[in-house]
Amino acid sequence: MPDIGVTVIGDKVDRDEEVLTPEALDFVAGLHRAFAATRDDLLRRRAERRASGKLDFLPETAKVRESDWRVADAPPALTDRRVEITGPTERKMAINALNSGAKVWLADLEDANTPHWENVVSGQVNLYDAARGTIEFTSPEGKHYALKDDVERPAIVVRPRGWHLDERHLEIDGRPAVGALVDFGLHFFHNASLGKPYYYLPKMESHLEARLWNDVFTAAEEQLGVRHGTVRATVLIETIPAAFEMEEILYELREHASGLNAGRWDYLFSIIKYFRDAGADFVLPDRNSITMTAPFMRAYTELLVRTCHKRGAFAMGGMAAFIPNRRDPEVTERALAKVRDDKTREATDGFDGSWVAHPDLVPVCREIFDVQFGSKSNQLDRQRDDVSVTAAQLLDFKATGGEATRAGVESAVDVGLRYLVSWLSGNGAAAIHNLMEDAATAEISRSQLWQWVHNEVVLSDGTPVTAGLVREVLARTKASLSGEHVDLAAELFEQVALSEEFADFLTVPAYAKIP
Ligand SMILES: CC(=O)SCCNC(=O)CCNC(=O)[C@H](O)C(C)(C)COP(=O)(O)OP(=O)(O)OC[C@H]1O[C@@H](n2cnc3c(N)ncnc32)[C@H](O)[C@@H]1OP(=O)(O)O
Ligand SMILES: O=CC(=O)O
Ligand SMILES: [Mg+2]
Repeated sequence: MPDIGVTVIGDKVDRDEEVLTPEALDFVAGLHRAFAATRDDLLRRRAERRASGKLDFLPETAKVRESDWRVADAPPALTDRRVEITGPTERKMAINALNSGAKVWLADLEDANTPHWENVVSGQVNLYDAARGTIEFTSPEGKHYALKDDVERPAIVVRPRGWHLDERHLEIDGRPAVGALVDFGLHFFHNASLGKPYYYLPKMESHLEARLWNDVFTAAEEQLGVRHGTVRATVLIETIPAAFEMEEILYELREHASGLNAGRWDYLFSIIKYFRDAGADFVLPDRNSITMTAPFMRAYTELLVRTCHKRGAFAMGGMAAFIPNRRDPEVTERALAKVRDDKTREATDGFDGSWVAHPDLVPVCREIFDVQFGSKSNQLDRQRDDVSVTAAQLLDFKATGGEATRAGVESAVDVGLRYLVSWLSGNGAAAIHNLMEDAATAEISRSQLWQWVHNEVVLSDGTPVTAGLVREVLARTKASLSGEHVDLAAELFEQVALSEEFADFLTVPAYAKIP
């Protein structure tokens, strides 16, 4: 292979020669060379903005909010998004997702995926086969999996990693590649010619980050001779700064935009992170006590629907964490009831569809949106002019109610530690106590503890939350677990929950520890 300045550091992965071709690597390198410096600059700006202490709708973009424009019309494959199943790109789950009856499969290279090199590369292999309808798999027990002919095939929408993560197994001109550009670039290079390069964009904090994605899409389309606007992106509004720039984010991406999604778990994490040392008014109670009906969460989702429909974009609902258990009817009943409530609220509020974490939840979500839509495929025409949301409402965390409790501390440690054990073993999505846990939910657990310790929160039973208390619970929890990753997981958990300097993302120090 000629020297193109790209070095693959990672170990050999089965069929890697099919996706890590010289042409594909050269394409990724081109994107990296063109856009990595802007990415670095935008990450620096995140910290500067937080340090400035200002968080409000931007005066300099008032014209964008006030003027008349719409995003491009939806392509046929994305006009009906009433139920979307999310999940990692692991081969068996990919097939199960494609057979689930959902309208969209969010193929997750982000929070449901540990970016082990093996997962990164095999995810691309699986996406390649999935896009061509040739994906098959035989489990170690001998069960054969293939795509069913009698089930409508969902559109595949790929979620690359966020801007903050590097891919150290691929070096470009001697530095680690931008993870998001590796995920997007490899996928686009191999699959764009099939006509449906669709993406979910996570964890953005500003419209300038959306502009960067838009520039990446335009460059990628130009380079491969793909018609401008073929890429379609749905942006997760899941950080508190982005909630103030929904219109601007859609505007930047308008020729490539499909919609916005209310990513509730990262949103909570972002609020805790952003206001972690801002004092008592910003301390959130136990994770389980903050529901989507909390006033600040309602303000956020209502604003999202209003913004989307004003601009002709899809408003996508989020993930209820309750998952069914085929071996436990009671757990399944509870999950179905919780999901039903959640999806009913979203459908009534005007969302155009929503997420489920498990195939057994597809029917309940579909049924609720079927009733809401009648003969239509979405409710884009439903304007929410009745909604008017202020900055103060988005930031009113006091009115939430709920308490910080002993059970909350125990659960944050337990879930965070168990999740890290799973993540380190290569499984980025885990069912823990019948709830779906992924990187975003684990981030809530550890940042919540950090916030409580640093704001000297006193629990409902009168116990002050101290680093000592968290360490004591951690030691006890660790002793109750076994397996090869427990020690490392506990070390990482202590670091991201307690260290003086707050780690922006737990996956950054954790990534340094994996193959
Ligand atoms: C906050 C956010 O970012 S949300 C988005 C990111 N998170 C996710 O995508 C989580 C997706 N969900 C999952 O990964 C899984 O549902 C879990 C880990 C929560 C639970 O998985 P399991 O413990 O395997 O569930 P369970 O044993 O009930 O699975 C039954 C079957 O459904 C399949 N299945 C479960 N969830 C999914 C899914 N999301 N996609 C495809 N197939 C699935 C399993 O592979 C299994 O198949 P099999 O019978 O052929 O072996
Ligand atoms: O990505 C989704 C979220 O809730 O976070
Ligand atoms: Mg998220």
